[in-house]
Amino acid sequence: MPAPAEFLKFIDDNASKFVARLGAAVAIPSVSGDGSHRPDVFKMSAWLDGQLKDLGVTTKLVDLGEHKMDGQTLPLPPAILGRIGDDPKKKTVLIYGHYDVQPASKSDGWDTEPFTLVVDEKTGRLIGRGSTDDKGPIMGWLNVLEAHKALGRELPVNLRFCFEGMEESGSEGLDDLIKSESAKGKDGWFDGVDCVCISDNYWLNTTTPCLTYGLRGLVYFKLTVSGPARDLHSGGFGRMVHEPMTDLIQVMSKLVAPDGTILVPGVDDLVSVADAEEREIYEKLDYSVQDVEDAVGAPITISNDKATVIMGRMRMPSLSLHGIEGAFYGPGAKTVIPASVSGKFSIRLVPPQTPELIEPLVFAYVEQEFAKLNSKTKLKIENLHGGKPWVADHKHWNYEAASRATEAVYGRLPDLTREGGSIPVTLTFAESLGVNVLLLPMGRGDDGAHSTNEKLDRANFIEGSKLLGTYLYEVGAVKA
Ligand SMILES: NCC(=O)N[C@@H](Cc1c[nH]cn1)C(=O)O
Ligand SMILES: [Zn+2]
Ligand SMILES: [Zn+2]
Repeated sequence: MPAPAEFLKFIDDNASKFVARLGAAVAIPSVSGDGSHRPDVFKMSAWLDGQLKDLGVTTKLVDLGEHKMDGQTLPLPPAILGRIGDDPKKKTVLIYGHYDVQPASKSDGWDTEPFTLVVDEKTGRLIGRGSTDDKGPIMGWLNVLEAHKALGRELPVNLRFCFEGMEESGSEGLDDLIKSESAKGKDGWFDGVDCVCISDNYWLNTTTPCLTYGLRGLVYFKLTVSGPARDLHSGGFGRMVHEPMTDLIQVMSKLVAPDGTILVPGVDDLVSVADAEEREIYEKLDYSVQDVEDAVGAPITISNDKATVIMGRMRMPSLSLHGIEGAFYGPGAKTVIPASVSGKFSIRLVPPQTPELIEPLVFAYVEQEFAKLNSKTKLKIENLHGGKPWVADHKHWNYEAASRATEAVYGRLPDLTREGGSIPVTLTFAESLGVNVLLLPMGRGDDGAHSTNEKLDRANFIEGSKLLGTYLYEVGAVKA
């Protein structure tokens, strides 16, 4: 069933107001991975809760307890559960999103202040941290609610919401909440949910809308090498003592080869090799090596073969080195031997890999490589967090509804993609609720989520809001 014309018109007519609301959301620096911003994550939860209530949604803030991060005990931001509509004749759709964001600072290389939404009138870009990941899509749902409230129109489905503030830091506490609510059956918040929709990923390229039926899993490690009791002068102690940074870099250099091959024995071996038929799926996608180069801003793809490059993101595991905590990195030439350094790396997982299968392989290999150094420094390895990969049935009516909605809004059928990123809660919803989960992205492949100058194109924000609403009408019309 097509969305009513007055709904689509309302979205167009109120575009500036919607952009301003996105600006208000971006202005709250709700960075979950930095303890000093934890009050901002709480501020964001209160702001979003207020918006939902104003739009007629009944909400409940669930306290998820505390957690330890970087030696601090911190309160976890609440999960916001919401509900609107209780018509037994209608389908019930559960919407998930996250209101926390990745860290950002001008000194990382942003051209503008990351927590001030900048509207670039020339390019139509809405630039700011969280614009595409994931505040823009959450605002998209608010836009749909606002249109229906203002027009005095009933929603075509019952809606349930689950918004969290820890997605970028391992979704602490959320799995337990979903499992306990599901176990309550009829009295649980998610009772009666027919399907789940998550808008928290991106088109492959900049022009072709897509539906996403797979996500990679993740397992994130922290590798600490410590030695002297304090930082040392390299003139005073260089070549007299074992140095933590030297040892850490030796071990980290053994994790992954420049061509992306994971060197931890057994990790790549768990994954099957794509046959000719499967390669063809990737060959046919509307995504080229040039698109990748455009998105990353340089000709640095691992291969010139399109299918190999795309499979690297969609159906292969990858190991990335992220950073070294405790290392000297400022300007100048400080001649220090850091006393303790922690290397951060993570592995993106694909079926049948799971964090439980990968952790022992990594621990054993890292310890073995460290032992080969014959160093008197000390090594500690920790698994910070993880999540399993997820693949859904893309022939389900939930996907068919989204496909029709995409055609109605964008005038073309969507590509079907698997995403390289991770949203661990996706699998928890699929398993605990036993329903189909759809990923319906709003932004483009060059949005720069997690990167500097993150943006969401105004056209994607506005057409994307229409898409979310139209999808609800298509679900509402499903007879199954
Ligand atoms: N938009 C989804 C996303 O960015 N997910 C993160 C999840 C994560 C896990 N640990 C840190 N972040 C991702 O990196 O894929
Ligand atoms: Zn996200
Ligand atoms: Zn993210």
